[in-house]
Amino acid sequence: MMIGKKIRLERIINRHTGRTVIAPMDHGVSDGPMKGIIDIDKTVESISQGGADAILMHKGIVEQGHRGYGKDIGLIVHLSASTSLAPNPNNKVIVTSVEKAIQLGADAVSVHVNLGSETESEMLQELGEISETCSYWGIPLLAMMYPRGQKVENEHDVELVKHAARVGSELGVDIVKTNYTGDPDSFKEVVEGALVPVVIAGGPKVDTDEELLQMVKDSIEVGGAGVAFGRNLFQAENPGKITRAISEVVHNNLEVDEALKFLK
Ligand SMILES: CC(=O)[C@@H](O)[C@H](O)C(=O)COP(=O)(O)O
Ligand SMILES: N[C@@H](CC=O)C(=O)O
Repeated sequence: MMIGKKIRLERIINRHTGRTVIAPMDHGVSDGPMKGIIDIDKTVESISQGGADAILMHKGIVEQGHRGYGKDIGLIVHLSASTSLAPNPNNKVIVTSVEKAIQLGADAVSVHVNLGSETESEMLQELGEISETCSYWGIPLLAMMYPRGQKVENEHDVELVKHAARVGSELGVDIVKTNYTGDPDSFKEVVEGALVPVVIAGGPKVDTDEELLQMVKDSIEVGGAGVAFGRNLFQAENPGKITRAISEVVHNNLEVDEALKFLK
C-alpha cells in the first residue's frame, strides 16, 4: 500500500487496534433532515468525544461539520447518492469526485453499491474506476456493499453478504461496510472471504442498547473491524455515551455488561 494511503487509513482505522467506529451522517440526502443530524456540529462533537474514529458525510456539509475545536476525527466524504423519493432508491449515482473530496480535506472516500439492483453494472463500473483513482491519489476507499434488488429476499443472508463483501475487495476497496448476518458463525465467513477489513452497518435503531452492543461484540470476536453506525448513534438518547460504549467494545474488547455501564 502506498505510504499516503497508509497514513490516511490510520486516521480512519485505529492503528493500535486495527478497528474503527465510523459515524455516517449522509442521511440528509437519502432520507431528509432527520433527528440527530439537524445540528451537525453538535452531533459531531458528541460522537467525537464518545470515541468515534471518523465521520462520513456528503461534500456540501463538510464545512458545517468541521467544528475546528475538540477532538479531531477522520473525515470520509461520500461519493454516492440516491433518495427515498426515487422509483428505486437502490440505484445509486456518483455525485462528486475523489479530487473534490481531497480539496475538502477528506481522509478517505466512500461509495455505495447495491448488488442485485437494476443499475448494478453502472455502480460496479464506477466503483472500479474510483478504486483506481483512489490508488493514484493515495486516498482510502470504503465501499458500502449490500445485496439489494428484486432477486434478493434476505439482505442478511450469509451467501449474499459474503459475495457482496468479496466484490468490494476484488475491485480494490480498503474497507467494506456490509450487513451483519445475524450470528457470529455466519459473519465469520463474511470476514474470512472479504480479504479487507469489514465493518458492520447499523440500520434502523435496534430495540435495546444491549442488543446493539451484543451485535458489535459478536462481530468483533470473529474478526470484524468495527462498525459504521448512523442512526443508532446520532438518534440515541445520548450519542456520546452509546458511542463510548461501542468504542470500548471495539477497541478495548469490553464485555457487553461492562460496556453497558458507560450508558448510566
Ligand atoms: C444513509 C445511508 O444510506 C446509510 O447507508 C448510511 O450511509 C450508513 O452507512 C449507515 O447508516 P445507518 O443509519 O447506520 O443505517
Ligand atoms: N475535522 C472535523 C471532524 C471531522 O471532519 C472537526 O474538527 O470537527
